[in-house]
Amino acid sequence: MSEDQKQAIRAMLAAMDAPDGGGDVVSRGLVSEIFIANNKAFFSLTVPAEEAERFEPFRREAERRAAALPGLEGAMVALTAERAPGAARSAPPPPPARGPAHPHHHPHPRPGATTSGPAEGRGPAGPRPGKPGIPGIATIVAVASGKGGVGKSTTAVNIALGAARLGLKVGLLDADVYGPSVPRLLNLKDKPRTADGRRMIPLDAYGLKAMSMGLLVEEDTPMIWRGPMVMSALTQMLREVEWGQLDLLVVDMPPGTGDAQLTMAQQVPLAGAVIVSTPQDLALIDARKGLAMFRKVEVPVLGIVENMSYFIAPDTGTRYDIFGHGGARAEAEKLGVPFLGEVPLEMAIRESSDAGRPVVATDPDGPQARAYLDIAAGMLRSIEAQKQGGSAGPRIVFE
Ligand SMILES: Nc1ncnc2c1ncn2[C@@H]1O[C@H](COP(=O)(O)OP(=O)(O)OP(=O)(O)O)[C@@H](O)[C@H]1O
Repeated sequence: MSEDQKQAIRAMLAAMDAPDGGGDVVSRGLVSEIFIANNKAFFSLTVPAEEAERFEPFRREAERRAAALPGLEGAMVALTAERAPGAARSAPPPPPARGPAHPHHHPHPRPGATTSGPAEGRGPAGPRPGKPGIPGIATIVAVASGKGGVGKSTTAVNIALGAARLGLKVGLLDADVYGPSVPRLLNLKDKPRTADGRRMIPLDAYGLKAMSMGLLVEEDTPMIWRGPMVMSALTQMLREVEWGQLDLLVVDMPPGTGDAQLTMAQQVPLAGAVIVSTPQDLALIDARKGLAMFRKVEVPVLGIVENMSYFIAPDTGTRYDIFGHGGARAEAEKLGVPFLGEVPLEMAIRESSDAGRPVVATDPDGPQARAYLDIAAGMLRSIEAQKQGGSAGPRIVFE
């Protein structure tokens, strides 16, 4: 059955017009192995990085058409710039709980290794000079991504919940004013009340204090934001919300590295930033832009998370590296920032997250929650290392 479906997907892809005019993507060998599990298809398309944008509509269309094939309910198609090995690993996946993330995993860069700039994560943590902190909030951390759709919000929610499980009082601020997804991810429906007619009371979600612009406007209201409006909305959500005493406020940033993001990173008294990336090179290029942006505003990068790192077939538990897994770890090493861990692409994460039931809250002992807990622990260590005035990442030796 599933062989027939794979054949049908290949035939469907072969009949599609490739946007680069090079013809049939199947016979050009651009399609990875195809996996089908729980009536969903997963595969990637290898395209040169500079073709990524042109191929994006093709990718979406391939997803749509695959999902419409008989017997299939969904599809996940990724673009990758590097040919994925494709073959399944013979060994079962290593348990996601491989202990905490390893900020010190690569303490010794190759002799002579240099980087194009100073290591991220240097300098003291805490608000940068000139940015007043928020009374009651000990540490503010941004979760950012170079581009949209990499799972930044899902990661932000689950690492915030992870930090809460590790004993911290945690808040989550959805600063993604362009596409606020925290209300959906935490199943929040109520409008926040105001305490004294002015200050808003954050909503409680699985023990987190949460606030999002999505709670303040009607759903589906198109929001057209101009820079100054974004800043004033953000300032309000930071300063005019009764956060109370928090050990940690996680800020889900809007995706991308444009001016709005830069201004935000500048305005919020951030102790550091976590960058979420998918393994594909294409996304990593964007992740590098994210690093550069925080570097520019002197916010230390606490680490990189690789999301949708590899795929675990739900039926057999077999691990497949169809998306070119490992790119983010290598990139982190190269850039001298801690690698905080990897999260597999799992339907359990997608479904629970989209249903407002994040895995760390609803299945805290499961393997997916474990991955996020390890990442949260790694992030906290990285913050601590910042407070000690050093980098949790490898030291870069300039020669
Ligand atoms: N590890 C994962 N496994 C499977 N699905 C995932 C995973 N992480 C995120 N997703 C799914 O990918 C989609 C995008 O995730 P999310 O909204 O968190 O991304 P984002 O980067 O914040 O996107 P946006 O740019 O739209 O804000 C969602 O449907 C989410 O459930």
